[in-house]
Amino acid sequence: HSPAYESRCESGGGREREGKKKRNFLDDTILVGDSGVGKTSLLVQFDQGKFIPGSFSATVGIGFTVQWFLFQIWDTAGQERFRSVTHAYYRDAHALLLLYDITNKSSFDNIRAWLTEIHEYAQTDVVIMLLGNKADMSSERAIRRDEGERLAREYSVPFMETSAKTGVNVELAFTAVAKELKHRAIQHPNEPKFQIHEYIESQKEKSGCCSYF
Ligand SMILES: Nc1nc2c(ncn2[C@@H]2O[C@H](COP(=O)(O)OP(=O)(O)OP(=O)(O)O)[C@@H](O)[C@H]2O)c(=O)[nH]1
Repeated sequence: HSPAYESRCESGGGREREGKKKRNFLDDTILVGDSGVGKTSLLVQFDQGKFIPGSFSATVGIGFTVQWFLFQIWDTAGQERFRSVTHAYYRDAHALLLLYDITNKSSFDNIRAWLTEIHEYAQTDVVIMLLGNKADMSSERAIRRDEGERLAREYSVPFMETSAKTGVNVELAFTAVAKELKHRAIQHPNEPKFQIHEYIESQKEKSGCCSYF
């Protein structure tokens, strides 16, 4: 996570954790992916609308958390040594945002391992979204957009590229997941099913995302 968030992560994260049991009406969404892909930065951009550049300091265990409407969004550590801590959070998660860094091939190659882990520890109906972050760094791109799309299709999960720096598609990622969870919870039998893929495609065009890619 970014250094400016250190105090909030350590004290705020703890407080929220204690309160978790009491507020189990909230839908839990967690951010997962290799260390350094930008999970903390994405959540900071979503919550504060800003990007804090600078030296990178890794999240320890569970990072900070944001409450948004009826959603509780948790940042997690990407480092292997905290995996047992983060696994405990998978079980309660209603949605998982799985990130890789478009400039880092190994973070993309590790997505399959992350998905295996998710399927092992998370609930079977968990909403998963794949995000290729750092889309602003096009000159250092190591993973083409269509490679991300292909992997997402293979696992039948929605996909988009995001930038925690410019904010592109950040709000869309969270709102698409929120809409999917809301429709699942209150869907009436005769109502057409919410189509997350179609929603993302229609909104992506509006956000002008594609000029970055
Ligand atoms: N250019 C650019 N840099 C980014 C972006 N997102 C994150 N970064 C940078 O990448 C580094 C790592 O970002 P973090 O948000 O701390 O990564 P993390 O996934 O939370 O890492 P862990 O806490 O170890 O799991 C930081 O230096 C960020 O400033 C982005 O979208 N664009």
